[in-house]
Amino acid sequence: MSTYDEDSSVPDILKKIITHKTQEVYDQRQRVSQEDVMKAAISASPVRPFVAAMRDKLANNQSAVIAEVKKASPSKGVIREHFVPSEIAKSYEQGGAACLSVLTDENFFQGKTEYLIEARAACSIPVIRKDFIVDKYQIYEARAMGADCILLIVAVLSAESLTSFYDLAKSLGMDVLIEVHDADELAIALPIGAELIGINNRDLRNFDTSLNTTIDLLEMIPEDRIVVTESGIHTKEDIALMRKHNVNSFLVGEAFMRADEPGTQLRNLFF
Ligand SMILES: O=C(O)c1ccccc1NCC(=O)[C@H](O)[C@H](O)COP(=O)(O)O
Repeated sequence: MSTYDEDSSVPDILKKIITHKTQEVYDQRQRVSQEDVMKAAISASPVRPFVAAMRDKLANNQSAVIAEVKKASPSKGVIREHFVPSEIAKSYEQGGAACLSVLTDENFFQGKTEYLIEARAACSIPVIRKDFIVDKYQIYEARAMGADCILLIVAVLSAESLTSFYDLAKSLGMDVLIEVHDADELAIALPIGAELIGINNRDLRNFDTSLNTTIDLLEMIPEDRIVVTESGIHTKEDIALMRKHNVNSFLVGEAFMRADEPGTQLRNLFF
């Protein structure tokens, strides 16, 4: 058993996901060498600037919404039966999304690499690869599939890995959303220097969401960072509460995915 398995501060669902992901990456490395993935990353389509798209919205006094393309999740099971990533991406862009988030994890979220490729091809806004990154290989893979940004989760990475993964993503031209759940994780995330700090409102021990998670951490975050509140945003009241605390960047999945027309729901809630 590794130190990580014994670490009781890491929720069981994350341990399960990371154990599975580590094996997946090992298997994938046998199929496609890192050298070939690096070559594909270097010849991928040009990066769409993710942070700049967020800043543009904020500069116009609008919410910067990262709209999630997500079929299912561990907490909610299947969220959307009629799941056509290209249609969803177009709808989100028309609804005013700054950026997209596309789940590529297959085992726990029913995502796919192809979903990111299809969604990105159907719109002109930047896309984050939403997955559980445990290995540099996945960062090259992200760029190779067209991702403009990656997610790094502090709860599952050492400070050393976070820094080197962040540097690698930036060297490939991508932006990075660093995700935290509490003050200890935030203290690790801030020195890395990422412009985007995601605060996940979902407690992964019981899947409850509380927007106080975001509110409680705000005073620790310098003003030059963009705080993205993630998970559990469902109503205009939720959005108003965040805005009252000067948080105007959001990552939203379920509230859009359950609507017939996700982009219309985005526009109705945010604009
Ligand atoms: O959502 C889950 O069940 C989950 C479980 C384990 C790790 C991560 C998980 N969620 C990922 C996310 O960050 C959400 O998809 C994202 O913040 C959007 O949340 P929501 O608007 O509540 O769908």
